[in-house]
Amino acid sequence: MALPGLDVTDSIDSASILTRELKPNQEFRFEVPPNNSITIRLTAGTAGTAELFGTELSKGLPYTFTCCKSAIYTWTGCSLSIEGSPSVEYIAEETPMSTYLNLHIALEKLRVGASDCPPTAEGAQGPRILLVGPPDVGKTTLCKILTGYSIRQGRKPMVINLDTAGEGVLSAPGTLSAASFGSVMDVEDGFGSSPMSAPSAIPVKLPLVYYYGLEMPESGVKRYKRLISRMAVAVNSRLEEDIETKNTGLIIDTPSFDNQTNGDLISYIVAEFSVTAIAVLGSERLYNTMLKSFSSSSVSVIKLPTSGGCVDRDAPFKKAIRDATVKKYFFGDEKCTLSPYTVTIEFDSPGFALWEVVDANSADKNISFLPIGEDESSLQSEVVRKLAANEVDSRFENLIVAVLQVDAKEAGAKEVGESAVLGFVFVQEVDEKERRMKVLSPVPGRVPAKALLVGKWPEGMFLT
Ligand SMILES: Nc1ncnc2c1ncn2[C@@H]1O[C@H](COP(=O)(O)OP(=O)(O)OP(=O)(O)O)[C@@H](O)[C@H]1O
Repeated sequence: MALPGLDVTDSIDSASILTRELKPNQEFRFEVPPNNSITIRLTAGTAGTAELFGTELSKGLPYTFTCCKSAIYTWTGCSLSIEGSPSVEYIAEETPMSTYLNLHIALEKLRVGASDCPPTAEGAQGPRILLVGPPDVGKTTLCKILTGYSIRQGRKPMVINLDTAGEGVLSAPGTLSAASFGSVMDVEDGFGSSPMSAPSAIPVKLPLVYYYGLEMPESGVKRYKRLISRMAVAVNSRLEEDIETKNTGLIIDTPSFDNQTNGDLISYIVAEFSVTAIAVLGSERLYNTMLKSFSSSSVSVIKLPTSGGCVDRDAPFKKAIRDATVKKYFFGDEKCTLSPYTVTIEFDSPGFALWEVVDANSADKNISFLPIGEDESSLQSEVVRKLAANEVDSRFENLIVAVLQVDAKEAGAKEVGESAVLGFVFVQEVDEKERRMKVLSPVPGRVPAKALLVGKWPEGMFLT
């Protein structure tokens, strides 16, 4: 019996509810377009359990999904009720979940070994796994599964996202980020898009974020590598203070690497993060290349199957996900609505410095800019350049701008190019005549006098 008015099941039109009975080891796969949403419940009385990419569903709780291609897996068999109309839905019998679980168990054994070691001054180091493969083979999904399983075992993995093209981990698209996950993930949101400063059912995780501002690592290899090195140093020093995370180890998601030209970048990541294992998904060729490259080192290379549920997401769908992530950073979602502030930034104020990311592959490289390093080779490729006030025009409207940790006044190109991010603002309007711009800011008050960095990725978007 429910209190009058509080029985949520009253409001559900039972005609639009589908019920799906899953047998053990089956998976309910579904797709929901951006303009639609569905609600899924693990039926309250069902005996079994279910999980979404490694994170367990609570019985009877409604989970709402929009703009996603996803799956709910059960080891035990269960009953699901689905409210709304997914554009695609079916039950799959063949999944690679047992292999993924075995990988988790193997990692866990290394961790158990690690934490069983007599405590040392440094603490014992857990495994550091790098996930690589072509586009849309399930790298991010496996990263979520391994993270979810280790959290469920009471571990605290450090998740590192090096894929700047995707929707970002606890951050905006176009960023590299690292965060330690010591508490449960959000079923609907996965890793989540932002550490929101508002009440949240899930404990807030504070990531370390660098804004790269380009889609592909190839567009700015030199700066991409520098950011990786900066992040590796920051992560290692964080691990020294957080023995639990150090014992659990790293789970590293990468951009899509499917050919030989990325070999150098993979080796660089492996060296910087002291990776101990590489898992290759969906490419026999890349697997063999990795085997050869790391045959003489102590890095283990393993091949993993791709889930049949992995779907190619077309460009408009991926753009819709990126836009939704940025929108959520400023406006929150149904569970937690945020009200961003409109703030004016004067170009002539002493605390204003807007820098732009230069795409090494575009015509930008012909313009004069400030190199990050002193060496001549920096002049030939990707860096960041400081914009004069008269260069700030309407092309920056509808873009996100990173507010960096370095001060506007003191920072040179090197500091700006390698600085971590404090937060983001969104440019609503540039008034060239009045020499000012209006931005959306997640926090009230003036935008701090920090260097601002605008990139080319994510592309412009309309937030309302
Ligand atoms: N078992 C599954 N059932 C249904 N959808 C799935 C399944 N596994 C993955 N997906 C979906 O397939 C898409 C691609 O997966 P994912 O993002 O993990 O691939 P990726 O290799 O990381 O992609 P990218 O190349 O963008 O980095 C995602 O929308 C994901 O939610």
